[in-house]
Amino acid sequence: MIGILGGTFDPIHFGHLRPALEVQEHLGMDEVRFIPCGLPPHRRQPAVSVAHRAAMVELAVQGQPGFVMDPRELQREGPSYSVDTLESLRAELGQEVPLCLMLGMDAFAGLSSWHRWREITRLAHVVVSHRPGSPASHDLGDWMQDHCTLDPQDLRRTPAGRVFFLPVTQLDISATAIRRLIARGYSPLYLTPRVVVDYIADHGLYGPAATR
Ligand SMILES: Nc1ncnc2c1ncn2[C@@H]1O[C@H](COP(=O)(O)OP(=O)(O)OP(=O)(O)O)[C@@H](O)[C@H]1O
Ligand SMILES: O=C(O)c1ccc[n+]([C@@H]2O[C@H](COP(=O)([O-])O)[C@@H](O)[C@H]2O)c1
Repeated sequence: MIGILGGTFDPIHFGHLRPALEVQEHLGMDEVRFIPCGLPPHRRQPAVSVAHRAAMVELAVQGQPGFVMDPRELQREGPSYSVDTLESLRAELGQEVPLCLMLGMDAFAGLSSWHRWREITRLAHVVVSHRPGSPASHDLGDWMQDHCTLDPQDLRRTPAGRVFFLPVTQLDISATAIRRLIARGYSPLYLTPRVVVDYIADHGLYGPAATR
């Protein structure tokens, strides 16, 4: 079973990494692929280039068994739609392996507005984690009734199509807050790994003089 965590990662932080580890361990995933979004479809442009964001993800996951930075959205033209990413993963990995798209509750709440969203749920399961401050509701109504499962084993029985909610440690960390801290001259240490803090400072990202 493979987990997929797409994100703008501007920058990656412990609010991405810790829930990803908890989901991986709880569900027994062989791999978690962190996929930096090339051109985000539903938000303003990132503050730094996809090359920098991918480099920070690569550093953050280095040495963690099963954690991989997947660069497939880096070169793609146009908006980075998740349905295209999942189709390309299916082409690479085959039809049988269970794929789990990992989403925070804030991202899940907007799923019905995503490009070809119903196809997304035919290509992968969706594993949802709560996130501090994110909405507790969604507008998926009857569709959720039909697809939601409480049994994690269901995610192994089929390659795609189920929705599973998993409680994780609640870390009130966002990339927005990190960017603001740095812009005001404060250190983002302990919100993100030290290798990421150093990369930001070495490359002068998010502010004139990032503090380590
Ligand atoms: N603190 C967190 N706890 C749980 N999930 C999170 C957390 N931060 C981000 N996520 C999830 O990780 C994915 C990618 O998030 P993203 O890269 O946009 O980070 P972000 O901190 O929300 O960034 P920004 O503040 O720039 O919007 C989304 O599914 C999001 O819900
Ligand atoms: O495919 C879509 O229409 C779509 C719309 C909104 C978000 N996404 C994906 O959801 C992931 C998290 O997005 P974000 O904005 O929270 O970083 C990231 O991989 C985005 O590409 C995808």
